[in-house]
Amino acid sequence: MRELLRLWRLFRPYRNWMLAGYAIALVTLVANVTLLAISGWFITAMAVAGAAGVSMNYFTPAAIIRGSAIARTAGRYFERLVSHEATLRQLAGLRVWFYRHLEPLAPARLQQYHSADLLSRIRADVDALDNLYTRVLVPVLVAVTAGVGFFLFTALFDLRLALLLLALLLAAGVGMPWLTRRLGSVSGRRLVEEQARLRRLAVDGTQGLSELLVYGAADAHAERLDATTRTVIEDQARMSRIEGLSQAGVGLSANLALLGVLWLGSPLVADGKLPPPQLAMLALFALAAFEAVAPLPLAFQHLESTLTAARRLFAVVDAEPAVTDPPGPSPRPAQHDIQVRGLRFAYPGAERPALDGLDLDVPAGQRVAIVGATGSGKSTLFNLLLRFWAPDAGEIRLGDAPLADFRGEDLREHVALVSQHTHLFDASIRENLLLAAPEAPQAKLEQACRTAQIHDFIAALPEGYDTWAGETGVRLSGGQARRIAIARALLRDAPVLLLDEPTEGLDAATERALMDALRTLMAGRTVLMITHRAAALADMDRILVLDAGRIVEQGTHRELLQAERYPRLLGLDATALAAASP
Ligand SMILES: Nc1ncnc2c1ncn2[C@@H]1O[C@H](COP(=O)(O)OP(=O)(O)OP(=O)(O)O)[C@@H](O)[C@H]1O
Repeated sequence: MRELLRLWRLFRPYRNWMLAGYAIALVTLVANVTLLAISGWFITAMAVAGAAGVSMNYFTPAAIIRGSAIARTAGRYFERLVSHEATLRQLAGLRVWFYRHLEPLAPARLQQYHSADLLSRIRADVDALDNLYTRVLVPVLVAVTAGVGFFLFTALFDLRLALLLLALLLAAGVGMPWLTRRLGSVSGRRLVEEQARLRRLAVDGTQGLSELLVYGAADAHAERLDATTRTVIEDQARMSRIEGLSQAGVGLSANLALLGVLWLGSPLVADGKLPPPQLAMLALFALAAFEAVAPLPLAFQHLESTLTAARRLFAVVDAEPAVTDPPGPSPRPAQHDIQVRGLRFAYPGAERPALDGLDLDVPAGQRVAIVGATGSGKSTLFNLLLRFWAPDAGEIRLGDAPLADFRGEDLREHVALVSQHTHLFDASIRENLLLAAPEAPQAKLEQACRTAQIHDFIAALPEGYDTWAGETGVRLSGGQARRIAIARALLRDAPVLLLDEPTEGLDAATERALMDALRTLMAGRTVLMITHRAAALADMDRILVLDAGRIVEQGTHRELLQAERYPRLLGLDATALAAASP
């Protein structure tokens, strides 16, 4: 129920839309009930008048019938219009709300979620919440108001008839929903989880299709998909059976009400206490009254999946960000040197720290390389420099201001990252470049691409800078993608540059060409570069050797050739390394 309250608060901005939806739904329902009841009364009254040979005013009831029919049709149309408008506004608002909460969690707190799972939450779970408005809130409000009104109206004629109607309305509107909620709760909850799992498996299978085929694991993956699909289908079938049962239950109650009114009312007619047309009216009125409670069993049957979806969203939203922005404005450092003192950091649940008392000074404009075995903490240092995580102890200062005083967004104005994995968005090459500098004119983009030595390639494409990149666009080689990343960093023009293995996996010729572009990028900036490539290392002012989260050796490339670990890390013996060095 806590979730319901939180959702209610989230839906607050759309209160007026909900109110309008409720009012229109109520008017439509009353019009429909009036139509049936007056028709019953009118036909019977006309028959009785005809049999008795007396005349009667048929203009008023005919006008009411026509008016109700028009109100019902128009009401249904506007009800759809308003409820869809309200739902779509709510969904759009909820998506923005969820995304706003997601952003500060990235990347540290989101690493536990599969990307397909997050997508599933932002799409399917947010969609599921729309059930709450269209299927739960409005129908419940309408049913309660109409139920009370119907009881009072029937009581005007006979209390026993009114009590019978009320009892059956309660059976259909409270008893059936209670039953369907009980029967459907396990399946409803499982359905949300299993559908999310299905999406995860489908995305994983598609993204890793080559690996599955190469290792002959495609059949096993298909079997997992099949098994999950079977569970989903079984749950959907169960939910449908429950839905059928509940509809039958409501239908049965409605017909019992009709029969009950006739059965209790006939003696009243015989005794002359109730005119025959009024009995016909009340019988049809009772039948039509069940339209008010008909949506409730379905509403409560799906309530569990709606609440599960809400819980999944709140679980993400409630996560504490790994780093919180300071309240005040960020410092504006005049210098861009980096000082690191006693930096300690362990990932949650890790047995040993990834960084264990690291000290480091990078004067402004200096180029420093970091080498170290896998798992020695190189990427972690970058994660802390970018403020994706906060240190457990120690401090990083940028131009004499603690990094903790910078808002994440402001910090990344000063610090740019080029990594070996360049993500190209499903957009044109121009848009991919504009990501780094949204206002940059075309001339500036071209200049950055020229410096990054990618302009000629882009210009030779049939659509030039408008060529579609990303997953569905033109395929760029690793070297080309990294040049785009270099162009982005040039456009961002940040004074501090973090380079994470920018030439890894490239052939020697491409690496040399990329190093030329990198040299231009590094000029005049404070640079930290993770690399193990001799060609890049020889270019750096200083090299740090990292081991188990500490700096264990440092010096220039030449100096370190004589050291203990450095030559081993580069995979060359001292002689070969000396030959490789300039
Ligand atoms: N996101 C993470 N969550 C938990 N533990 C992590 C995470 N990233 C790294 N680690 C752990 O922290 C330690 C340092 O990892 P880090 O990625 O910084 O090493 P690295 O030197 O960059 O290695 P590589 O060269 O393989 O990228 C390792 O033991 C690693 O398993």
